[in-house]
Amino acid sequence: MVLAHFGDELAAAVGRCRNPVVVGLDPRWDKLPAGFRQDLADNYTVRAEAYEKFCRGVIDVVAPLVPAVKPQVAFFEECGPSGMVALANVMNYAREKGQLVILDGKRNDIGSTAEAYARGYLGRGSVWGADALTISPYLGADSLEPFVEVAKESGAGLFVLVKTSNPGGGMLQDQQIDGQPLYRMVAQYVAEQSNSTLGQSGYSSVGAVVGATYPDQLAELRSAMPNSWFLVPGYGSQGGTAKDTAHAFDSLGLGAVINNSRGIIFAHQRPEYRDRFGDSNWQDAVAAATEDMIAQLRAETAVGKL
Ligand SMILES: O=C(O)c1cc(=O)[nH]c(=O)n1[C@@H]1O[C@H](COP(=O)(O)O)[C@@H](O)[C@H]1O
Repeated sequence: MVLAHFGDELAAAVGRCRNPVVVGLDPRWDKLPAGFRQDLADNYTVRAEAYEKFCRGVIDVVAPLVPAVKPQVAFFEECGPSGMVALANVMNYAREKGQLVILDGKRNDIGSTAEAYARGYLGRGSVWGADALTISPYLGADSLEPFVEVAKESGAGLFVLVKTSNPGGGMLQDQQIDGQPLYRMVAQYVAEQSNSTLGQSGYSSVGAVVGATYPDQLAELRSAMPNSWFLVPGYGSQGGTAKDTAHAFDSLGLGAVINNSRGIIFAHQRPEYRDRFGDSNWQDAVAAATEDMIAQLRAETAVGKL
């Protein structure tokens, strides 16, 4: 399948699933259910194989429930070459199961190098085949343009880091320049690019990352980028709640997808699920945590209107 337009595909997938949950695939060795871990923690080929098996198991559970998964490249990259093979296999598996794949690589570089990243990652016709990719704006417009061009050609999507969820992000992002914070300048760039990639859903293929840990900025940025999809991380483990995400959505419950990584994939270790499921029923814990997150978003936000 070739993506026609990421913004429209995401709108269709969110509408079909009636929820905007993105399950983050962030495998960590020390958190895997006991059955996946052997004595060979220092063997990165063994780790990579375990990560692939575990992520396939997560996808089996969440594919019927949610529109997208977001593999975090770092955890696979940490395992070296076999980790990258595992990542490719996980991405293929998710697509086979009908999921949109948002690859979290936070890439960028000077324009000519950025183009290589863009051609490598973006679109189902590319070698990695990501439906969308997270990118950093801090090398400036000439570094972002190749991504936008390849996204247009391939039908893929982008999520530009605008206001990140981490506590230290403000050091740069909140700096005042000409009377406005730097993140507003990035938002303005995203809004402009959105206008040139608008789909029939009213949403574009150039989106923004805005953390659930900054609800006031979510509201402010929703108005600043009315046609851009938001990828909202920071839910759960980083303290963001369903209520905190409410302003990320439009009145119909579209416009934002909410990521949860550890809180879902390692739900078997969370106090509220540990006793009910434990390590051996970890997939049931993944299902319960996903369903609970969907219910919370439907109760506290416009997602209930989907
Ligand atoms: O681009 C991201 O996804 C991202 C941006 C951001 O501002 N904050 C953030 O946490 N993330 C990613 O989202 C995921 C959050 O993981 P959890 O805190 O376990 O849900 C990690 O993969 C982070 O790398």
